[in-house]
Amino acid sequence: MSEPVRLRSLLRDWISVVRSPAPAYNEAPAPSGLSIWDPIHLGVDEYGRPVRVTLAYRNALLAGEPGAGKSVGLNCIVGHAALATDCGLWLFDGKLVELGLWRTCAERFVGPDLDDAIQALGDLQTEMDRRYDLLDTERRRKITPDDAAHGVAPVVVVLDEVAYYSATVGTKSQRESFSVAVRDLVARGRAAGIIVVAATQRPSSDIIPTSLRDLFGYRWAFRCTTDSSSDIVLGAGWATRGHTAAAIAPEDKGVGLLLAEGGEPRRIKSAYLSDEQVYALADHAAALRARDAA
Ligand SMILES: Nc1ncnc2c1ncn2[C@@H]1O[C@H](COP(=O)(O)OP(=O)(O)OP(=O)(O)O)[C@@H](O)[C@H]1O
Repeated sequence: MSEPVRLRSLLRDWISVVRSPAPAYNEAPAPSGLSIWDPIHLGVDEYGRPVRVTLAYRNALLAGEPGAGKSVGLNCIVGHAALATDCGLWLFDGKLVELGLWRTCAERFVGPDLDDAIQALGDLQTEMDRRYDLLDTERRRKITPDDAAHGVAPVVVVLDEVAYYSATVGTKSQRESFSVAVRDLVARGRAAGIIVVAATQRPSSDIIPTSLRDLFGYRWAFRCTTDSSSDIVLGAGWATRGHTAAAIAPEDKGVGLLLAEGGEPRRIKSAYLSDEQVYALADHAAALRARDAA
């Protein structure tokens, strides 16, 4: 298209937008503006460039020593997922106070009760199997944004302090049931639209065994105490290649190494949301979700 014609057509489009009456709030709800299929803003890299990742068909692991900035990083993901009304949000928080701020946006919120957590994971497994049956019947491999029209939307499952459920409370057999269910969801959930985001302040091999860690497409290592705990999060060998979260200074809160499938770890600083901002976003997201559900 030649330049004057392109400009004329842009102007025409613009005028038609300006002239069209503004939709009344209750008649034509505007979309929230965010979608779980869109990239999620996590923060900035060392050059100040924005770092964004697409969570659909992926899982994410966040780990680092206490106070390193995991919860702040997690809030970036949960905030996007909450505002994206085209996904379900299931939150697991043994401490209640981390993800509790987002409770009003959650389709399901699980607190410290391990039996509740196991039950909720079981329900997710049932939903996952139902979706695979559906895909099998329709000879398809994975769910897509079009499935929303049939009520099949991605579900973002956030587990904050996964070690609380898998290694701290309950009996050995309960903890085992929890871990087996998490592994199953992380291993099989992606194509069915079940996205697992797990966080832990215990980057050790009993909490993040290699076979589980390798199933996470995104690994975000906040400051760790040793090279080996950094490698447990990112993968063996990264520390010797110069990528270790043990090199992050203790005062560099919110800084972590992000490994995205197939790449090299990048040093990034997460975006920061204060508690007041989280509450404001959570209220807004809850209102959008309630409006969409009505
Ligand atoms: N991106 C950031 N920018 C500025 N400050 C940050 C950032 N991330 C974290 N902090 C600071 O570090 C503190 C600890 O962060 P956060 O609560 O996320 O740590 P954590 O790793 O989740 O700790 P814990 O494992 O004990 O829950 C925050 O209260 C905040 O003051």
